[in-house]
Amino acid sequence: MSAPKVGNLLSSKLDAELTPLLTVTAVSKAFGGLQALSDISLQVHAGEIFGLIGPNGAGKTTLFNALTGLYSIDRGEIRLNDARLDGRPPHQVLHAGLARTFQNIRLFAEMTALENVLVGRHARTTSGVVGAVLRLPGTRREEADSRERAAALLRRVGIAQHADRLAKNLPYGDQRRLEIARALATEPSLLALDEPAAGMNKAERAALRELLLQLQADGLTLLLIEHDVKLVMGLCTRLAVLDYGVKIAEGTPDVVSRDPKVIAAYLGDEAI
Ligand SMILES: Nc1ncnc2c1ncn2[C@@H]1O[C@H](COP(=O)(O)OP(=O)(O)OP(=O)(O)O)[C@@H](O)[C@H]1O
Repeated sequence: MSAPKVGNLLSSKLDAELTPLLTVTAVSKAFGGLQALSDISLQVHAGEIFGLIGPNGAGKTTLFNALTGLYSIDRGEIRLNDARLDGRPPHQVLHAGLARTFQNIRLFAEMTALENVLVGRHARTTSGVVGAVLRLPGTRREEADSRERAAALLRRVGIAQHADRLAKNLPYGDQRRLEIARALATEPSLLALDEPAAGMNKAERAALRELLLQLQADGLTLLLIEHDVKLVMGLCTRLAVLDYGVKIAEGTPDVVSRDPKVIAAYLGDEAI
C-alpha cells in the first residue's frame, strides 16, 4: 500500500477542521417594528472559538437567545450537528449539546458553588425522584459520581477552594468561572459565552483567556460575545460582526479588523 500524499493528508486535516457544528441559516427575529435579526447565516466549525461582536443593541444577545430556545425565531433554521434546534425549548437545546452563560450572571445565589454545578450535572443524570427518595444503590452511585465530577469541574475552572461557599459570596470573576463550570457540567459540544470578561480586572481577564484556550484544546467549541476587542481578536479563530441586526462581516480577526464597514460601525479608534 502506498503512503498517502502529503497534500491528501493536509486536505483531510483541513476538512476535519471545517466540520460544521452549528449552522445558522437565514434567521430573522423582530420585536414589534424593530428588526433585531435580519437574515443571519453563519457556521461555527467544530473546535473553533467563534466570536460575535458589534455595537450595543446590534442583536448579539438576541441571537444567543434564539440559539438557546429563549426566543422563537420568525424565519430561518438553526442546527447543531444534524439536530434542528429552532422551535425547541431551552432544556431540549441544552440536552442537544448547546450550553450557555449569561451577560448578567445567573447563579443560584443561596446555593454553594458545588451545588450550582450539580444543578448543571442534573441535565445528564438519569435517576429520577423515586430513586432519590428511596436512596436506591444506583441513585447513590450516580450522586457520588456527580459530586466527584462537579468537584473536578470546579478544579478545572480554578475555583476548587470555593466548593462549599455560597455562590453569592464568591468574588465576581469567580462567579463567572462558576457559571462556566455549571454549563460544562451539562457536557455540551458547544459552549456559548455572553460577555464572559465583563466586569473582570486585567488579571481575571488573562486567567479567563487561558481557561478558554484550555477548553478549546480539550476539544470544546466556543461561541463568544465579547466587547473586549483585544481579548476577542487574540482568542477567536473567526468572528462575525453584527450591526443593527445585520451581519456586516465575517472572517479571521485579521480580515475583520481591517474591514472598513467594521471599523466604521464598531472598531473606530480601536482598529488594529
Ligand atoms: N425582549 C425584547 N423585546 C423588545 N426588544 C428587544 C428584546 N430583546 C432585545 N430587544 C432589542 O433588540 C435589539 C438588539 O438587542 P440585543 O440585546 O440583542 O443587542 P446586543 O448586541 O446584545 O447589545 P449589547 O452589546 O448592548 O448587549 C435592541 O434594539 C434591543 O432593544
